[in-house]
Amino acid sequence: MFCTCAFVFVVVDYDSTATIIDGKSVAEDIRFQIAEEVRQMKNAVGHVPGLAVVLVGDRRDSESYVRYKIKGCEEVGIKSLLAELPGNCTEDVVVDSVSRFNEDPSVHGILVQLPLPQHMDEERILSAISLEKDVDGFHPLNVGNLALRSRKPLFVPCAAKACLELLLQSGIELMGKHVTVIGRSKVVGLPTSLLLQRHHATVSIIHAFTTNPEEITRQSDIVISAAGVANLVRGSWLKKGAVVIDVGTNPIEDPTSDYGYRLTGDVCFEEAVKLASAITPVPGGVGPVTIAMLLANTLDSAKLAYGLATESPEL
Ligand SMILES: NC(=O)C1=CN([C@@H]2O[C@H](COP(=O)(O)OP(=O)(O)OC[C@H]3O[C@@H](n4cnc5c(N)ncnc54)[C@H](OP(=O)(O)O)[C@@H]3O)[C@@H](O)[C@H]2O)C=CC1
Ligand SMILES: Nc1nc(=O)c2c([nH]1)NC[C@@H]1CN(c3ccc(C(=O)N[C@@H](CCC(=O)O)C(=O)O)cc3)C=[N+]21
Repeated sequence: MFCTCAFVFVVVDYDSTATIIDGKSVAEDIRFQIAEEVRQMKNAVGHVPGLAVVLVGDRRDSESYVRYKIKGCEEVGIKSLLAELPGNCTEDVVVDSVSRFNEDPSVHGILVQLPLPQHMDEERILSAISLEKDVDGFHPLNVGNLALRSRKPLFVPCAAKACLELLLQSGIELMGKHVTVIGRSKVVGLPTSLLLQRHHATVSIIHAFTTNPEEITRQSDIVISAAGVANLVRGSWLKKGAVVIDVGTNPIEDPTSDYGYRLTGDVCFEEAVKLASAITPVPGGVGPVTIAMLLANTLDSAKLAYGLATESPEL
């Protein structure tokens, strides 16, 4: 008898056994499920969810993120509306645009793309979004309810949900684990740290004033970086076997790329992959799942509006 087993030696670039967490495929699965639920909603109530995006100014990065969001909507059958306003318009014009979407019953989610031009009061504009349509989860009441254990927010910010989804889908235990979040913004760092605590992780937060951040990350089972600083997290910052979630999406000059720049994360991937047990790449990690979570929040909002759900989903 001959054994037909073949020994295949695969040459890999990295001296690593790290699992590369595939955000694109996680996002695709989520979109598939959302598309099915949107079809069911259409059959049940004759309506689909609607997402309105307010884009002020002409930053190229913001324009491309907004394009991804609209494309995501198209893929799952969510209606999208876009208000494009010039960067030199007044704050009142932006608030008026938000108010019109607040009153439009076909709109279930409103997103004001950040950053806004410098002369605008971000808090005033974001507070104008009605709580029931705050699919970004930036409204103070949604943030406060996320922070309080006895309460539940209507919406959790999409990037924070994406980080949790990637960890949970990768089978990574959170209870009692030491997780370090780098960054404390309302978009990523703060909501991620709050959501992790709801999953009973022990959370350290690093920000721009933290001294010796690498001493904290080296003790961490999981490191989530959302600083917006390319290659901030070096291999020497990580303990062997750590899980690394890289939220950073930083454009760096690259004359060989079509656009003259390419995207890189906060984590020095080539170094981290040698130590990590699992790691997200940039691009193709957290980003696509963040967009999928925006679609999920919009669907959840529409379900509440049409009486197909009575409360927001469990966190
Ligand atoms: N992939 C995705 O889905 C998403 C990616 N992003 C990306 O994530 C990154 C962060 O975004 P966002 O939170 O909006 O950015 P912000 O600039 O609002 O916040 C950055 C945070 O990082 C901290 N920070 C900055 N520099 C350092 C440093 N050297 N060491 C430690 N902490 C530091 C800041 O500290 P302090 O508070 O002290 O100033 C701040 O809390 C960006 O690259 C952004 O493009 C954002 C959203 C979604
Ligand atoms: N109101 C508001 N809500 C936000 O959630 C918000 C915002 N403003 N302003 C900017 C940041 C940034 N952000 C990203 C979302 C997806 C990708 C994403 O899909 N990234 C792809 C990159 C694809 C590419 O360009 O090649 C990836 O990482 O694979 C990136 C960044 C949301 N943000």
